[in-house]
Amino acid sequence: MVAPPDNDVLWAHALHFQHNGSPALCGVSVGVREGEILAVTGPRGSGKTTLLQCLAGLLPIQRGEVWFNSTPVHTMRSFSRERLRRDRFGWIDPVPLLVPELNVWENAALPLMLRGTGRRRARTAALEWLERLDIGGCARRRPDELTGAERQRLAVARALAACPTVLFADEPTATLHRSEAAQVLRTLTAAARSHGITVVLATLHPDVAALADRTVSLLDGRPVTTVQLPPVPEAETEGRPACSLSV
Ligand SMILES: Nc1ncnc2c1ncn2[C@@H]1O[C@H](COP(=O)(O)OP(=O)(O)OP(=O)(O)O)[C@@H](O)[C@H]1O
Repeated sequence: MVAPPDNDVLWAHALHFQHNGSPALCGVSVGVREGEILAVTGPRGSGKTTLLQCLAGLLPIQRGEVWFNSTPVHTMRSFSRERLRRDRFGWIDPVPLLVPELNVWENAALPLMLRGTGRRRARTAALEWLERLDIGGCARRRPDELTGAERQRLAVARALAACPTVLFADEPTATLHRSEAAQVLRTLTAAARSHGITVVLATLHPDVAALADRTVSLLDGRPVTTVQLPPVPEAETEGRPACSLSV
């Protein structure tokens, strides 16, 4: 067993994961520093979601290690992983899973109430975040009365209202129009920075990854280092295609 570095809030070493025998992660090691926004990029099927699910304790670790601060997640039983997720982690899906029987503020307050926060305090926190996400006016509606964009804003408000230590966002704006996506991402990253929330953000898009402090790229379940070659003087580039080198 290798000791995790002190300054990483989340640390994975030599992670391997197979879905029904089909490899999704093949020896991924990654560290996430406290308060950092880390983007995980890569084409479809490269293992982004599987990596986030392993780091968040949603999937049991098959091989390798995941540490949250000094706690080994890879040796935890499912009950302990559930408690860790409830108390310390937040999760945003590409298409939000909402409780249809609860109204908007109740959905946003749910993670806090599951942790034992009183209804009144949870409601105050939920309403505050719904306002910041510009959907305060929808607080008493049911999720099926919202547009897709409003539902995604609600999912972001719900994740932030619980003030998680680490927020996992799996393509959180995949279903939104470009301008809508940009606004939601700005709110998400600004809120994370102002509250010291560590974010692990999976995305296909380089412009989304550009909002992060650092990027890890995956290809076929393996980390890829992209080395940008230094610019070549214009006179020397005629007839030569621009290139980067992946190793
Ligand atoms: N539940 C599952 N059962 C079987 N195979 C799966 C399952 N989930 C993912 N996979 C496979 O594991 C590999 C990695 O998938 P994963 O969803 O982690 O990649 P991704 O980069 O997040 O892709 P996308 O951008 O499409 O969400 C892919 O080959 C995928 O088909």
